[in-house]
Amino acid sequence: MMNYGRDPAVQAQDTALPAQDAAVHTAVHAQDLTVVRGGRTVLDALRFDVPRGRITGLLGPSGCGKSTLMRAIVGTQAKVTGTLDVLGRPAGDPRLRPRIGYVTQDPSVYDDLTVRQNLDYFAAVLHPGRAARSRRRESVTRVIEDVDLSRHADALAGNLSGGQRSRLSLAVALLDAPELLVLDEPTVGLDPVLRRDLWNLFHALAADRGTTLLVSSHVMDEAERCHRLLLMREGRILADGSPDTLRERTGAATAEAAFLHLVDEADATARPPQPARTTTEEPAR
Ligand SMILES: Nc1ncnc2c1ncn2[C@@H]1O[C@H](COP(=O)(O)OP(=O)(O)OP(=O)(O)O)[C@@H](O)[C@H]1O
Repeated sequence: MMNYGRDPAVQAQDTALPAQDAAVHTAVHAQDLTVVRGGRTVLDALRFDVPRGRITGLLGPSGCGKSTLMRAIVGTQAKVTGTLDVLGRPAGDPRLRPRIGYVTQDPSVYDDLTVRQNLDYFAAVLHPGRAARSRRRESVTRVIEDVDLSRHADALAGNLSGGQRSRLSLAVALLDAPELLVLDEPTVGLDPVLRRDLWNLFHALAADRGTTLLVSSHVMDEAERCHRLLLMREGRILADGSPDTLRERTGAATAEAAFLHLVDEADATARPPQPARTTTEEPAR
């Protein structure tokens, strides 16, 4: 169990804000955001906002561009055009580095170090020197508790289960108590209990520490756990709103059904109009 016991099924509230408050309350602002990879446009003129202190789910099928969008936000993606502001600065600004935590799909930890040694190492990279020693110790202890790895603190990372390794990776990202946490498919391969515990932790980070979370998933039932959703398909944003709003708009019972409804709607709009059937006259014999 994680340390946080909050119910993850907190139903989302729509977070629409007056325009004048938008800059203060917006963690990520994108306009005409386009990314080209290998000569292909994989993100096509996206426009969206991610509200601060909330959990925004980035959902869509495999290959729709979720990871590319996350890489653009954390500043590691090449060939990005358009506007992309993160925490009030252009994406990729070096001053954003300590303010953003990013966990990729592949846990990046050292197998031959223990959980604590991994965290000590990353903490030393972030805050080197003797003067920061007690600060490092405090943050390492805090994140080990956050991700519920206290009992495994002295285990080698190479001997952890898949779920424990992803939690260690998450702990590394939490070291600097980031304002924005970008998590690429953090629950893939986890059993239902661990998934629930992780979502509890996400909600606690948003509610208690005001952290903004952007969490990608292609599992639609996770949509219900987010305050706000960006539904993506083929490099575009199909819909943007709370799960309630999307369900109401489509008349669907679940976020998954709402997504499928929106896909059908988009396909119908994109389809070229069928030419009117004309009856050709029988040729004169
Ligand atoms: N180096 C590359 N060159 C060309 N196209 C690429 C490259 N890397 C990714 N793509 C394409 O970009 C698109 C978006 O990929 P991305 O990894 O962002 O999708 P995703 O939604 O995160 O997928 P998944 O859920 O499977 O991780 C895909 O169609 C992919 O084939």
